[in-house]
Amino acid sequence: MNLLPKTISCSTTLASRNLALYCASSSCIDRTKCRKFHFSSPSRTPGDIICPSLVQGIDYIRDPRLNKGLAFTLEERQALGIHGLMPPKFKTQEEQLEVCRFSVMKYQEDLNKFLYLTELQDRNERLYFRLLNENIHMLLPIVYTPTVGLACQKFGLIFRRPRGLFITINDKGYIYDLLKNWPEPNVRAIVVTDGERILGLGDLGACGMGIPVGKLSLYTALAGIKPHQCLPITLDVGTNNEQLLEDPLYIGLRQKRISGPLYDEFINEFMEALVKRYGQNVLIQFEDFGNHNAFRFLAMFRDKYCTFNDDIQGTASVAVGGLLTARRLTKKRISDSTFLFLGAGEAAIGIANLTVRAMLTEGCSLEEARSKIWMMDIDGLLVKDRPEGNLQGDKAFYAKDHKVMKSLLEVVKEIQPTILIGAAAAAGAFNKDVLEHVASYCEKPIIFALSNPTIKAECTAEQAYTYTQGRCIFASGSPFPDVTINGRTITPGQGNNAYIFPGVALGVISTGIHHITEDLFLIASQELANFVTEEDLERGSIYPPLNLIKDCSLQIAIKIAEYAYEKGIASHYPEPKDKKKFIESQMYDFNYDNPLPPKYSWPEEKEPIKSKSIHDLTGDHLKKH
Ligand SMILES: O=C([O-])CC(=O)C(=O)O
Ligand SMILES: [Mg+2]
Repeated sequence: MNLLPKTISCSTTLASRNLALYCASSSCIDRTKCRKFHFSSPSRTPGDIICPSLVQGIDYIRDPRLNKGLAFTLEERQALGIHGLMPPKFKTQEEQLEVCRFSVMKYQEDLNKFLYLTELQDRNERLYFRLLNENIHMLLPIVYTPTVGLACQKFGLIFRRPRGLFITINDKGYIYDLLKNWPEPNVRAIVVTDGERILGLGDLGACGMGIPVGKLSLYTALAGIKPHQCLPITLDVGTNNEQLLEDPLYIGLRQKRISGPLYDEFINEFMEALVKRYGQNVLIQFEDFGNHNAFRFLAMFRDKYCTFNDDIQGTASVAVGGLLTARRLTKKRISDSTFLFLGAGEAAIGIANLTVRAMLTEGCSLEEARSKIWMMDIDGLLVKDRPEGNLQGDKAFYAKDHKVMKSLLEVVKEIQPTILIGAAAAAGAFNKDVLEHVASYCEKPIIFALSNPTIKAECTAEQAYTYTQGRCIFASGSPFPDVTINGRTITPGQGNNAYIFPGVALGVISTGIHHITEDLFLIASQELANFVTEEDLERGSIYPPLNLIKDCSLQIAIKIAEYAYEKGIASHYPEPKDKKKFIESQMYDFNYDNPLPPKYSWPEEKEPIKSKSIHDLTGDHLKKH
């Protein structure tokens, strides 16, 4: 049976029936005019649309941004010239989603689920993002921690299609040229890593690309930032991971890491090139850099570019959000607590600094606030005259006048912390003895095991609840299943920066904030805490359910926008009256687009003006010319 109506034989024939007349004629290569046409729809921004005249029919199937799979209607298939290029079945996006959910679930191994989703992203972008957006609870552990960690470790083996930009130290001097190879001109947000400290897994070199890709998937799925506005970047300056250097499957530069002035010149050129290519307001999120560089680059760039470090500031914000909420359970102020951090790196220092700010708002002095915070690193307790020295940067704020101590249990016995925060990738460090001891003097200890992925957590949820007789307030960076203890089922919260960075990015991008101040992260903590209901607390969680992250992101963005206009740090003017509407109008639509241009029609003339008859012309009008 020939389903093709006689009048339509190919896309150009259909195009000639409507407004695409201009756009879709094969000779039209004027993108500006085509854009103008598409902008007649108010929700469109440049880059949302691909001009139909520039796309061959088959590209609607091959290009993941355009592909709708079996959801192309008969009219669309005929008009686009793809009729017959797919089975004669028509599906709604909802039916497709059901198949996707079924397909993901049928895989036993998480890495296979990850590969299925990667392949879906490469095939049908809108379906992928809608699937994520509507199934966060099920899929976050796959596209994000813990599975993304495994995917990075196996990156060389599972690598199929590239995603994101790989810039190596050999490209120094040419970074701007290389950026021009990225096909999207309207990039608004970049997540960049140099792979030196991927989660708690250490130096994974160029295999760290899984992290920027995963983080930016959450930008879209959790905060509606449009995929074409997002650019994942890995800076490959070598790796010090011997195993990778010897691995025949390694896909990065086979050399030791560059450091020192050469690295700094490279990173400075990189930042300048980004701004030259995408403008001053492009948001640059630093992710999983080594400790030393993470702090250095944040200090170097925070007042010069639109940038933040997620491991320092995003993690701090989610942890402080949890602490604000925990006050409702402990009935104590944050400043009534004694903190012990295991780890004194990005997460620990970031959390400590933001906690101090939160304590200041409770009326504490700076000195008093810092005195409540104790820290241990690889050399033991941070004390003022430690033999190793090693108190660089903000670590010094938390070093105490105290004797040197090396053992966590001994420190716990000595200072009796009521809040234990693990951020040292020291799996199992919060052991039975430590947890039982904390529970012996504290009714409701707060235990955060924040290291990622799951295998690096300082303790499991089950261990935390078991050894504190179910009394502790627990959160972890990676997910743990429910725990039943004394007949009560507890759902542990996931204190992961995924609650924070998508919303902060949305607020920053939509209002054009140029520099990201610390206040924005405290606002995000507060908004996150406001989201937690009594039911959440009864379930044992100090965070809202994962499927509410998207609502939380929008709320964070709205509050950031309000703050930005109040403080005069927004650059998008005039100030929108309704901030929510304004932000929502910029967000991604997870539903399929109609690829066909709208039907072209002339406005009806209300009172047609009668023209003269041709016979009334005298010929005088010709003389004028
Ligand atoms: O990616 C995550 O799950 C959280 C994070 O930033 C890290 O652990 O480095
Ligand atoms: Mg990180």
